[in-house]
Amino acid sequence: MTRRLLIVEDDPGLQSQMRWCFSEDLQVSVASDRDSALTCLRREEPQVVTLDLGLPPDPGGASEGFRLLEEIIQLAPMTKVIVVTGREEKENAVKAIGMGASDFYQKPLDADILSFVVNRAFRIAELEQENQVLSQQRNGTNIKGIVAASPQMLSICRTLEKVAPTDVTTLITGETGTGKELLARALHDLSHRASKPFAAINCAAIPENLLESELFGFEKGSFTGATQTKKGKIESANGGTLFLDEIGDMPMPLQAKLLRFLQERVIDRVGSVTPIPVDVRVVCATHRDVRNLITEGVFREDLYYRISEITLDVPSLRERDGDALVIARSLLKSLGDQMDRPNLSFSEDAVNAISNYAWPGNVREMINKVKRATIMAEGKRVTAGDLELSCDTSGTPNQLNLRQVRENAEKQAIIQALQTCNYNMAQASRLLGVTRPTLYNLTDKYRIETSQTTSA
Ligand SMILES: Nc1ncnc2c1ncn2[C@@H]1O[C@H](COP(=O)(O)OP(=O)(O)OP(=O)(O)O)[C@@H](O)[C@H]1O
Repeated sequence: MTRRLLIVEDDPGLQSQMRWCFSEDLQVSVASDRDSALTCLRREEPQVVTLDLGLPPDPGGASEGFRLLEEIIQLAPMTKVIVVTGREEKENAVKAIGMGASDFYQKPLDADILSFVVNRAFRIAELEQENQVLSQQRNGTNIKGIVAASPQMLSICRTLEKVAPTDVTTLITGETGTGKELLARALHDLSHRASKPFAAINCAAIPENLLESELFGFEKGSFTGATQTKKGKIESANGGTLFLDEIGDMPMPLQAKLLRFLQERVIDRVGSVTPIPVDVRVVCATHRDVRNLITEGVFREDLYYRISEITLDVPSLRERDGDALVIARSLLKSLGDQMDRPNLSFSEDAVNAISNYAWPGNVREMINKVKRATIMAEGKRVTAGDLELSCDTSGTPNQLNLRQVRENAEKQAIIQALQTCNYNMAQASRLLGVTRPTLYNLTDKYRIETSQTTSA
């Protein structure tokens, strides 16, 4: 990476001395007032700035320098600012450090010391950048398969680690696709039952008349078609964990039978009156509000208390601070490896779009979108368009330069116009007030899809 230094100094003699000190190793730009310094900052994006506080129109004071320091820190917070002060201005140096300057240097100029201070600032800037990249990739939990960095999800993971070794019946609630089944498996994997079976059944997916025999098994001849005795899910989970997904959809008559099992820990196969003892840990999940179901009279209150000895309420992806991006990056890596498209990364508009989107289908929806983007991306950068997300940047604070603002706004307007016109290029170009060839050029430039594709 090119090391870029901006020298903000109004004295031409000092300017050339400093330029001479650094121009061999660094890409140096020089500004002699606040305005030109901000222009250079936006244009060059230097990692390090040396800032003489005494700038015109207040060369004898420090007001203009402080103003500029504040603006640099607001616009480019990762930039390391070294404040240059006169010998008698210790107070200003201290104030500048308090405002966020990374270091200070006192005149008169000593080339060796100044080089030392500037090189150190570059090193810190580089370390911080590496650290930022690493922390974006970091997974905050060691639970297999679960990617999480948000305090909300990390707290669920900590509870899960405490609950797993116990045998308490656990209810996991949360919107569809939030990872309820994944957490149920983690409860099993982290328990003393890990080497025994994990049997899962989706109570909503099986017709009511078959669910009983699926769960409890049946004896040969107990109904037409029962040509041989068969164990149910509960029995097949013996010694391990039984996962009852969508428990909120379990029909009332079966709820009574399940309650009896939870109380007595024995089952009767369909067509049999001989109770069979079964040792299983029960984990249930639902996306429904069970309390509402109880009020509506379709879920037994006594069963609810049995299954919810501990409840894990899994937050939706939009309620987790920062998880969307961490999970998306992890998915991009694993899906990219699987599909032989390694080293893909998200473009800036994709990062914004991922963070701003509400993810109604949670992680499952994200898997679909990232899978699609992995296939569609041209080159190594995955854009918001590849993910079929619009890049709304209206809330993005402190845009660095006009290029960034203009490109983001342009992309967003084009995606919106295309969606509004159902991907009819002639209509979209009229809506945007440009010719069709111009629209094609722009969609090429920003790699925006020009036809509607369904998610993979
Ligand atoms: N935190 C996470 N990290 C990585 N993958 C996740 C995470 N949460 C969910 N997933 C993945 O998302 C998909 C959906 O998760 P899962 O089936 O556990 O959701 P669910 O809440 O049980 O959904 P439903 O209510 O629709 O059954 C799975 O492929 C799962 O592996």
